Formats: sequence, structure tokens, C-alpha cells
Amino acid sequence: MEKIVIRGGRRLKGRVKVQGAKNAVLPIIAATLLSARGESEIGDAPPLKDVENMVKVLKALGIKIRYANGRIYTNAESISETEAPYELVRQMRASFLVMGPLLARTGRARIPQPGGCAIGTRPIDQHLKGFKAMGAQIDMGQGYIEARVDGRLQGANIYLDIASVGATENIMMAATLAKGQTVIENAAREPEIVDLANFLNSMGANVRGAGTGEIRIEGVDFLKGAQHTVIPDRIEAGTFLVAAAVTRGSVFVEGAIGDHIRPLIAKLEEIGVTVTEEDDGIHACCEGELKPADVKTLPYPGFPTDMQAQMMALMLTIKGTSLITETVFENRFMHVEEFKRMRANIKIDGRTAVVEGGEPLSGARVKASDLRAGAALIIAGLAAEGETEVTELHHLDRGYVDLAGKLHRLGADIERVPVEVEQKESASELVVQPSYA
Ligand SMILES: CC(=O)N[C@H]1[C@@H](OP(=O)(O)OP(=O)(O)OC[C@H]2O[C@@H](n3ccc(=O)[nH]c3=O)[C@H](O)[C@@H]2O)O[C@H](CO)[C@@H](O)[C@@H]1O
Ligand SMILES: C=C(OP(=O)(O)O)C(=O)O
Repeated sequence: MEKIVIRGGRRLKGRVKVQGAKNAVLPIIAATLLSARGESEIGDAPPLKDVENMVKVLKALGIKIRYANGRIYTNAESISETEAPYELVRQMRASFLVMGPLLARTGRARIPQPGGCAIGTRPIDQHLKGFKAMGAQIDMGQGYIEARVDGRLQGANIYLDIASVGATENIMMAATLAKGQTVIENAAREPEIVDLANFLNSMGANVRGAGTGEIRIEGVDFLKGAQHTVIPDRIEAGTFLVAAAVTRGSVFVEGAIGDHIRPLIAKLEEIGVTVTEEDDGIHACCEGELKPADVKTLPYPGFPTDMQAQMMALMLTIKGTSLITETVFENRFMHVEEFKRMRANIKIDGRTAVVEGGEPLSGARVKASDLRAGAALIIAGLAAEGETEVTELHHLDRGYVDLAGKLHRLGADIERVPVEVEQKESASELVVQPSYA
């Protein structure tokens, strides 16, 4: 077990390169299952725990897949299994994204119920509604969801009650091989949906409208392997821009795409951060005093929920009251209790956190309750007085490649070290299995 130790007070300065997007590469790996001919090759696949797990899920389905030097090679001409292993699905909800492709390719899929996680209950009713509309029979029992269809899925009109990212992706993938046209209304519009659609189209699919609220998919008879490079990770990029602001530093995030993080850039500018978009990335720099601001998370193109915790860390360093409202997940304030250990003044009022910022944060021992909470605690530690120790790093490793190393190279006093024996002595810590997602 390891922890990250940060001694706060240093300004970040320099240049950092953004990794490939976790939330783009995971559905794209699942989509390679749709190819009945030839090999797929995915570039800029970040070496994350989630990527490793998704590769293992596909391996368990009997397809040829290997990961080397940031590239994933798959050949799914033959699929020998239609059941995803519980141990892997339990660790990563995104593995449920194999259901659409499996159903479309083989007419069968048996996936363990993915369950909730630290940020919310995260039902999958919209995914299942889509598959049912396309003619699949869905059976739920004993912790598994079984979907089956005799012959091909049928194209259908599907209105999503919630613009769910995962449901849009799962249904879009299933529809590529369905008979006739599928229309997804109230579809999610995230850049990762567009990236997936681009990959599907390069495999021979006919997907139009990705990135808008209405996606039209004309089913085709088969798909072939294709080459693709995933988009840069907008959440990792945003995390570095916010970290620059937290330390009142100056950081250039190479590869960041302004159009993918428009609401974050707008909010940083409103606060007083100078953000400059260049051809090859985005620069954030702080000179004057920063002002408090209110933030409300929303589906894309609104402010991303995956940046909410990091933004809260920034608000804690700004004098005055900021309101942070979380509307996407019902329980995404677990980091608040940990911030309080650092002497943060935050009150929760329903879905809104009232942040009284400007008082110095004090270094403390804190735990990452989820992936973005982990990143937020680390960047709060960059501004805190004294030493902060962040544990439960398995959450962080799901989505960030070497965050501590990258911050260190930007000038932070930060290191990742093994947890000392005295910290392991709590029996509960030794027996509880980490739940990743
Ligand atoms: C791997 C991946 O891409 N993960 C992202 C994806 O997660 P994910 O795809 O799971 O998120 P969704 O967009 O599906 O979830 C949004 C909201 O809809 C609800 N919901 C979703 C599906 C459903 O069938 N029924 C339902 O009620 C969820 O509980 C949640 O409250 O989008 C989230 C919202 O931007 C991000 O935080 C995650 O980082
Ligand atoms: C919530 C997240 O991811 P996941 O959907 O994989 O849990 C995230 O990336 O912040």
C-alpha cells in the first residue's frame, strides 16, 4: 500500500502533457468487440488500472488482446464467452459497456449487476430500456443481468429519460449492427461520445449526430477492425489547470482542447485566472487576487461533475463564499469530510456545498473516497500549510497516470511512498477489499 505525501506552499510552474482520456478509451476498447474481421489498434491508451481491467474483461471473453507501449491491439473475430467476470465488473462499472457490443455480436450477454459506488447508486435502467426497445429480452437475477436476442437486434427510437453517457454509448454500440435505424433522443453529448462514434464509423458503422442530443445509427451487417487514437483527457487537463490556480502558479497543459472544457475555462476566468488557449494546449496563470464563484455541475456542455471536487479545493483557497451544487450524482460530496480534516469550512445544504474560503488549509491525513476526491485532496495539499498524506490511492490510479510525478516535475513537494507499518495496524484496513468504482 502506498500514500502520497505533499508539503504545501510551492507554486506550480512549467509544462505537463495530458494523457489519453480514460472515459474515451474504455468504451472504445468495448467497441472493438464489434469487429468480426481484422485487428483494431487503439493509440494513446493510458496505462491506468481501469484500462488494465477493461483489457482483462475482453480477454475473459476469449478475444485476442494485448497492450504494449500505450497501444491496444485486439482481434475479436472469435468471441468464446459471453459472460463478464464478477471480479472485474465489481472493480470497474465501465465494464458494463461490453453488454451492447456482446449482444449485437453474439445475441447473448451475461454481466454482473455493476452496483453503486461512493458517488451514487448509479442505476443502469436507461441502458436496459434501450436494449429492450431493440428487441432484447432482459432477465435479472442472482446479481446478474442476462440479455438475449434471437437473430439481430432491431433498430428503434429510444428516448433517454436522463442524458446518460454510459447508456448512450452502450445503445450506440449495440445499434451499429442492428437491423434498420436507431434514433437515440436526449443522448449525452460528451466529447467521449463523439470519439466513440468516430471509432465506430472508422470500423464501418453509420453513426450521425454524435455530440448533439439526437444520434442516428443506421445498422450495418458487419464491422471490421480499425485504427484510432483516443482524445486527450479533459478531466486530467482540467485537474492541472485547477492545480495551477490553487498554487497561484503558471502551467501549460500540452494537448488540452479548449472546446472540451469550455465551462471550466469560463469559470476559471470568472474567478480571475488568466487562461490562454494555444494551438497545442492551454496555459493557466494567476497574477492578481482570485474571486469566489458559484459552480453547478451538469451534463455536457455544462460544468463536469468529474471536476467538482478539484474546483472545491480551489474555492477553499479563495476568500469569500462559493456555492458548489452537484446535480449529476446524488452523493458526490464525500471529499467534504476529508477537506474538513484540513480545517476547511464547508457546509452541505442538500445538493449544495457552501464553501467559506480563504482561511489557510492545514495539512492532514486524508483518504481518497473516489477518483476525483483523491485528486482534489492532493491539490488542496499543494496549498495547505504543513504535510498532507493521502491514502486509498487505488481510486486515484483508476484515472490518473503518475499524478504525483507530474506535479513533482511542475515544482510541487510531493512524493509517493509506501505506507509505514504503524498505519497498517488497523485490522479493518487489512481485511477490507478495495472497491474501485
Ligand atoms: C467511464 C465514464 O465515462 N464515466 C463517466 C460517465 O459515467 P456514467 O456513464 O456512469 O454516467 P451517466 O451519465 O450514465 O450518469 C449520470 C446520471 O444518470 C444516472 N443514470 C445513469 C444511467 C441509467 O441507466 N440510469 C440513471 O439514472 C446516474 O446514476 C447519474 O446520476 O459519465 C459521468 C457523468 O458525466 C462521469 O462522472 C463519469 O466519469
Ligand atoms: C466517476 C468517474 O469514473 P467512473 O464512471 O469510471 O466511475 C470519474 O472518472 O470521475
